[in-house]
Amino acid sequence: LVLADNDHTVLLWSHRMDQVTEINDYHSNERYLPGVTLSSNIIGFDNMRAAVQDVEIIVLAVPTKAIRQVVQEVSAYVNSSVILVHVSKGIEPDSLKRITEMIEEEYTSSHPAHVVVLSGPSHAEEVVLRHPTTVTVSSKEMKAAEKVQDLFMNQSFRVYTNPDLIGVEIGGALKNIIALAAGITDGLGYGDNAKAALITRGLAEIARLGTRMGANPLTFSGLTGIGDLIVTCTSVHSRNWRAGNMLGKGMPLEEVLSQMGMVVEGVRTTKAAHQLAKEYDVNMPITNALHSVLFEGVSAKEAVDALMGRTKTSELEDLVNLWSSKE
Ligand SMILES: NC(=O)C1=CN([C@@H]2O[C@H](COP(=O)(O)OP(=O)(O)OC[C@H]3O[C@@H](n4cnc5c(N)ncnc54)[C@H](OP(=O)(O)O)[C@@H]3O)[C@@H](O)[C@H]2O)C=CC1
Ligand SMILES: O=C(CO)COP(=O)(O)O
Repeated sequence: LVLADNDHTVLLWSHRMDQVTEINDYHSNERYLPGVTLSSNIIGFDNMRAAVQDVEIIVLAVPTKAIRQVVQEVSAYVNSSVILVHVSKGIEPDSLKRITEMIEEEYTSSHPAHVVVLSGPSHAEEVVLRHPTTVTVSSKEMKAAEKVQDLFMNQSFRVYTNPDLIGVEIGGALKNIIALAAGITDGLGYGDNAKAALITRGLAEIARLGTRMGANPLTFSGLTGIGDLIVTCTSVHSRNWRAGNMLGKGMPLEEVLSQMGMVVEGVRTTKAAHQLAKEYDVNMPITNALHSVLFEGVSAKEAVDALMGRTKTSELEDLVNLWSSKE
C-alpha cells in the first residue's frame, strides 16, 4: 500500500489463488486487512515468474520460516539486477543465520541482487490507515538502502537509513521474544511495572548479544531497537504479545499457535537466541526464562519467580561491559 500510494505498480504474488482473486476482483484482503480497500495499482499474481521477471525491486514479506523457499523460487525467474528488500523479523534456529544471510545463501540467479532490510515499529494495521510510521533501512550496500528509502518515503511513512545491518536485523528479531514475555506477564495479571522491567532489561540483553555479534550498541536505542520493543510489547496488534497473553492465561503453546493462524516469530526466535546466548556466552535471563516456558515445561509463574529470585547485580555493570566489548 505504501508503494502504491507512491504511484508504483505493485505486482503482489501470493501462494493462495483465492487471495489473488480477491485482490484483483474486489481490491481487498479480508483475512489479513479487514475493511481496507486496496489501490487498483496493486495487482495479484499466483504465477511467480510473471510477477518477478521484469521488476527492479522485490519485497519479501513472508515469515522467516518461508524465506529460504521463497528466495529459491524468486531467483529462478529474476532476469536482471534487482534489489531484494526483506521485512522479516527472525533468526533461524540451528543455523543461527540472520535473514540477510539466509537470502544470500539461497539466491542463485546469475543476475546480481542487492539485499536491503526494512524494519522498525510498524504494525501493518496502522500503516494501512496511513498513521504516522517510522522505519529504518539497512544494507551492506547503502546506495541500495537509500534507493529503498526514496521508494517508500511519504508523508505518513518516514524512512531512515542505518549502516548497522547486524544491529537492525538483531533488534527486529529479538524484540519478539520480549513481546511474548510482555504478553505473558499481562496474561498473569501483572501490570505496567513488570512490562517496563521487561522492556528495559530486555533491551539490555538484546544489546548485550547484538554487540557481541558485531552490532553498534547505539542501534538498540533506535527505531529497530527500543522503538520496535515499545510498539510490540504494548500493542494488541502484536501477534507475539497476543500469543504471550494466551500463554500467561494458561493455554498450552500448540493451542495458542493454532488459534493465532498467523506467524508468531518469537517462538522460533527464542530457540535461536537461546542457542546464540550459549554460543556467544552472553547472559540472557529473559530469553532463557521464556525458553523454559515454551520448551521445557516450566509454568509462566515459576519462570517469573525464578527471574525475580536471581542473585543481586548492578544495572550499570551491563552498560560498562557493553561498551568495553566494543573496544
Ligand atoms: N504484520 C506486521 O505488522 C509486521 C510483520 N513483520 C514481519 O514480516 C514477516 C511476515 O509477517 P506477516 O506478513 O505478518 O506474516 P503472515 O503470517 O501474515 O504471512 C504473510 C504471508 O506469507 C505467506 N506465506 C507463509 N508461508 C509461505 C510460504 N512458504 N510460501 C509463500 N508464502 C507464504 C502467508 O500465506 P498464508 O496466508 O498461507 O499463511 C501470508 O500471505 C514476519 O517476519 C513479521 O515479523 C514486520 C513488520 C510488521
Ligand atoms: O513487528 C511488528 C511491528 O513492528 C509486528 O509484530 P508482531 O509480529 O508481534 O505482530
